[in-house]
Amino acid sequence: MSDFVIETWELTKQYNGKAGCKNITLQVPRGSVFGFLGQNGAGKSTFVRTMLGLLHPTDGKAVMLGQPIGSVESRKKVGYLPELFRYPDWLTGQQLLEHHAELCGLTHRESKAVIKNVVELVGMAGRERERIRGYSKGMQQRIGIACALLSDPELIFLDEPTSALDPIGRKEVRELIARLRDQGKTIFLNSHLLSEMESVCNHVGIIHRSELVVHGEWRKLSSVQPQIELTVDKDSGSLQNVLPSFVTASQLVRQEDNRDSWLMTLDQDNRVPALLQQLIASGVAIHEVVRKQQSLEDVFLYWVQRKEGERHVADHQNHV
Ligand SMILES: Nc1ncnc2c1ncn2[C@@H]1O[C@H](COP(=O)(O)OP(=O)(O)OP(=O)(O)O)[C@@H](O)[C@H]1O
Repeated sequence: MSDFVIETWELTKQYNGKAGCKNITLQVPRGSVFGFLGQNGAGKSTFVRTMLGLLHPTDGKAVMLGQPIGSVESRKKVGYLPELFRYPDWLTGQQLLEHHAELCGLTHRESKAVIKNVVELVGMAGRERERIRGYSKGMQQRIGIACALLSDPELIFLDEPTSALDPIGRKEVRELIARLRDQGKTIFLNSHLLSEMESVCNHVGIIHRSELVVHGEWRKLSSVQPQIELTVDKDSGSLQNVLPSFVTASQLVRQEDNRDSWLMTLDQDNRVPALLQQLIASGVAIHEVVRKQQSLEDVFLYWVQRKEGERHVADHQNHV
């Protein structure tokens, strides 16, 4: 059994030669919560819909759960909650699930047990006999996820699962995703809500202007730009003159009680001892050193800005 539930090679889906997603080469580890992150229009939904066989790729190759995309076999063990779903609101949650169970090919007998199970899993037990029109958005999202779980999928695609929800609804969905992860399922989440994704994803892929910028464990991606906050005596006025070259950026972020706090960006993670030695030798009085935890937003912005920088250089070279 492969360690990856999704593998793609230069997968491309364009609309009349434009937009969509382009040359996506990506692996999604089994059992991960994978956040596919990008701005509006970056190409996230196009990628997912291509993986699900709803769109035909323009180019490239992809395998999902060991089967080529588009095959019925590859789709059998996959659940999908689209971004803009709308269920008939006169149905009860139970009726909706019964219809979907029928579409999944479950017998009446099988579906009874399965529905009971998924309703409990999404935290809707006791509410499934109520009409959908009376559900909050968070409950609608959870009943939608329940539909996606009916076939006991190994891989679940959720397209912007929390974007329409209030903070309580978002928390409910995050907790549900964690429960699914604990059951060994792989969850592929499309989102542009980075703070939402931060606590729930362990792997991410960043897509920008249709192209994949980077992918991997997001905590590892954050170590490319190590930062520390250094608090020194205000008198250390010449601090910037004594900074070694491996400090790639420094910014004064706070001034209080005769002390200055600087945010320093280092070229490598292991530079802190050398930096401190050099500063002390130069007479800088250091009061505090705090390693700055990068947020997922920091990581996203770093990679997107880097990609934009490369694009500008390429554009410039093409014009000279
Ligand atoms: N059916 C279509 N025909 C033509 N262009 C399309 C079509 N669907 C999407 N696009 C274009 O492809 C690009 C990627 O769209 P896509 O919906 O995949 O992005 P997204 O990252 O999912 O965005 P959002 O976060 O807003 O849902 C956009 O420029 C969009 O306008």
